[in-house]
Amino acid sequence: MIVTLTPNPSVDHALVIDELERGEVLRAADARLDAGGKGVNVSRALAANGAETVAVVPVGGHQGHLLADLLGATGVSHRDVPISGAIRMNVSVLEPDGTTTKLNEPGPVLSEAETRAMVDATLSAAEGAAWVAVCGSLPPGVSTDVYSDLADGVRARGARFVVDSSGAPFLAAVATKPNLIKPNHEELAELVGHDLPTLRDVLAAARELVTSGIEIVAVSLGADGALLVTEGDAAHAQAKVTTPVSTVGAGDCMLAGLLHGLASGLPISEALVGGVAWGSAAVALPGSSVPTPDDVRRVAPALSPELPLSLELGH
Ligand SMILES: Nc1ncnc2c1ncn2[C@@H]1O[C@H](COP(=O)(O)OP(=O)(O)O)[C@@H](O)[C@H]1O
Ligand SMILES: O=P(O)(O)OC[C@H]1O[C@](O)(COP(=O)(O)O)[C@@H](O)[C@@H]1O
Repeated sequence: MIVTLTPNPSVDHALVIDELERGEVLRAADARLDAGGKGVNVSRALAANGAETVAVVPVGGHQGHLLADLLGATGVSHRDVPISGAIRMNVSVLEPDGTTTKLNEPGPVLSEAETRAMVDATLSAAEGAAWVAVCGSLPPGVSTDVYSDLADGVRARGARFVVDSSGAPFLAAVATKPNLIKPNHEELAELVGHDLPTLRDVLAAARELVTSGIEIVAVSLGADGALLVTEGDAAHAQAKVTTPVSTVGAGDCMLAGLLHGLASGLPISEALVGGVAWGSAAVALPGSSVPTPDDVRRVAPALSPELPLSLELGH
């Protein structure tokens, strides 16, 4: 069982347009709503692939009702923590060449009592779980101290602690030495404080984090696939997507596939290949859609026989 906590969930509103032009009236050719936020997406992807998961979410306002409805429609089991503010709606703008522009709201202010209730709900769901993944930004009012409460509580219940975030909250979370972190290329550069132009640089940065006490560092690298590093191992995998449609949620689906593989006892390189398959399959789908097993079967992920260390990233 994999538990997710999304401290700052959203309803994701994806708009398909021809070309993004500042200051113009742009007519969307298509639009869709999905339950969103990083942990929510991880749980949606797991549920779509038959894996046991529970999503813990603070819920408030009209968008909160909509989120609960959307989650209910996808069959994801969720524990709602009532809050007085309204959760956010995040907009993504999708262009035909696959370019995705994301506009994320800050989210509602959570009181201390609401934050405590969110931690308690997560720790109660963590009883008997294999992994607990805390994913995405923190809403205003939530101190980064929340990560040490969660890390201690999750470990006391015998589960493994996963974090995926960005900026200052991610730095604070990394200080608790999670069992697994999933930065993307930019987030890893933020964590180590310098640019990482090649896979060799990414490997060195991931090794630095492993040496500091994090068991598994999984770095998602967009079209360049993903690199997974542990104390004794490093693996890279990639899958080509001929027509990218939306990258929203791709990182979350990659993390879901990876955790599913690890929870099923796969060796890390095979779990990585699964993660890349789920992430790349998500890129071929609209909005924040998560892939089904059929979608995953359509991509052909490959484990690199040797690490392509000179690969220049993002080209
Ligand atoms: N253009 C793409 N082509 C193929 N796979 C992609 C592409 N963009 C993302 N992916 C897949 O999705 C995963 C997550 O993407 P990434 O953009 O790194 O994450 P995030 O959404 O966290 O920024 C990658 O590891 C890769 O497997
Ligand atoms: O919490 P944050 O960092 O604002 O991100 C939330 C947004 O990220 C998403 O979880 C998508 O994440 P990724 O594209 O990084 O996988 C959206 O569903 C959501 O709107």
